[in-house]
Amino acid sequence: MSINLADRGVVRSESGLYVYSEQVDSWVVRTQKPVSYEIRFVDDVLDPRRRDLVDFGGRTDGRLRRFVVVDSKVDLLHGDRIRAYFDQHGAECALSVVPADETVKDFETAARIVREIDEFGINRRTEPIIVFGGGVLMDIVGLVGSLYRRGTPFVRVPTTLIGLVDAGVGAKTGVNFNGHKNRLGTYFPADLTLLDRSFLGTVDRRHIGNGLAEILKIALIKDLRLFELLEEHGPELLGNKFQGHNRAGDIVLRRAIHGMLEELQPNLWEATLERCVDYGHTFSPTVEMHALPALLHGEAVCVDMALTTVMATRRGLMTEAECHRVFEVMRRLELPSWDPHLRSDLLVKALQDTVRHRDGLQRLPLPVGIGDVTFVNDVTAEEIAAAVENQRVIGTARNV
Ligand SMILES: NC(=O)c1ccc[n+]([C@@H]2O[C@H](COP(=O)([O-])OP(=O)(O)OC[C@H]3O[C@@H](n4cnc5c(N)ncnc54)[C@H](O)[C@@H]3O)[C@@H](O)[C@H]2O)c1
Ligand SMILES: O=C(CO)[C@@H](O)[C@H](O)[C@H](O)[C@H](O)COP(=O)(O)O
Ligand SMILES: [Zn+2]
Repeated sequence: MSINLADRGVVRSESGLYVYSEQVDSWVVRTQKPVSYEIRFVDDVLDPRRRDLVDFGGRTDGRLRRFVVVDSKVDLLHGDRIRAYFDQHGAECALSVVPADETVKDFETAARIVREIDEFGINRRTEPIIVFGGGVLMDIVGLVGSLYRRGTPFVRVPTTLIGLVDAGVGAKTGVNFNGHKNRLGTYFPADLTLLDRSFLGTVDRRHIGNGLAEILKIALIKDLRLFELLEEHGPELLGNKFQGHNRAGDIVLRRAIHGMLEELQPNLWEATLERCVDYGHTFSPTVEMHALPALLHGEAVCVDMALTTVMATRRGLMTEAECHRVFEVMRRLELPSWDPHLRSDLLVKALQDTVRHRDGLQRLPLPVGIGDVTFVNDVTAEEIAAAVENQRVIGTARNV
């Protein structure tokens, strides 16, 4: 039976806590934290006339100090301009150059960055960490930011397509651990993300395709128009890498980011585990780690989307014609729709791990037609085996 403290004359103060009373032996703390972060398109963020990168944060005794983490490939290609930019703005910089790909997305890499931050020393509120890199490095540095002194602001400059449309716009950070994808991570958005598509000019064709897979994800579950744009302009975007005067590229980027943020904003901490942006991420985390380094992240997502497209078709949620349209776009984006790692025993294990990740239910997003989604909880090992066999036949024929 609960005791009504008010009946005993115990009252709450303005803050909501009970005023001191010897009759109170339990305290409930309730508070709220407003969260806002900005994602801003900029043309040529390293143009010395631009101040976006140095205006965020503050100065210490008049000195502008920044710890900057740079992907080693980005350093080779753009490092001189990055150094020149901070020099021209009179910033005292420590540049940490980190080789970053999925195989080193781990806690050791995060710890190495922390050691270097300690050596340089940063003020915890006014000297944000800046990261230039793809999804891997942004996820690692985000984790570092969230852990360093329990939270140090950071600024992201994504340099890959996945970075621009996905890893750079959300709140998730993480590293792989114990053989599992993103097993350790936090929700900690960068205060500012600067989207400069000129970095994509040096990304190789396969990694552009990799990013197009995450754009295709958004198209399939919520944006038919985006799908049509990929049908029409996909191969051209693979070739021109979103460079130059590029109306189709511009619209594709904007729709992909907008669609992602529409889903993330109301559910930033993933209170709801039925997330349509998890489409393509049910079987792929296990497949990606199992295949490492053969499949890139977006490629693993793509074979997961191909499998679930077949499942949706077998359930009558999509027509055969729609299914073939999806496989055709994957082919035109030079993405795999089948991979030999897709063995049904591995897929069943993958689903079991995802069920834990989704707190006991499959909550599997399946496409409905093209551009809509539903969630199911009744997928069986038999259904997976039958669907993957269909996928192998369609996918092998199309991959050649
Ligand atoms: N946090 C999130 O919400 C979220 C969302 C999607 C993906 N991710 C994560 O992102 C990762 C994949 O990201 P990615 O595809 O960007 O991989 P990545 O960071 O490994 O980058 C891909 C490759 O491109 C190189 N590179 C980076 N920028 C370049 C440039 N401008 N020119 C030439 N080469 C360049 C990198 O060195 C790397 O070899 C995965 O680990 C995935 O889990 C996170
Ligand atoms: O949630 C986002 C971005 O914040 C998705 O777009 C992104 O693809 C995520 O990486 C997947 O949903 C996978 O999430 P998780 O398994 O790491 O929790
Ligand atoms: Zn992803």
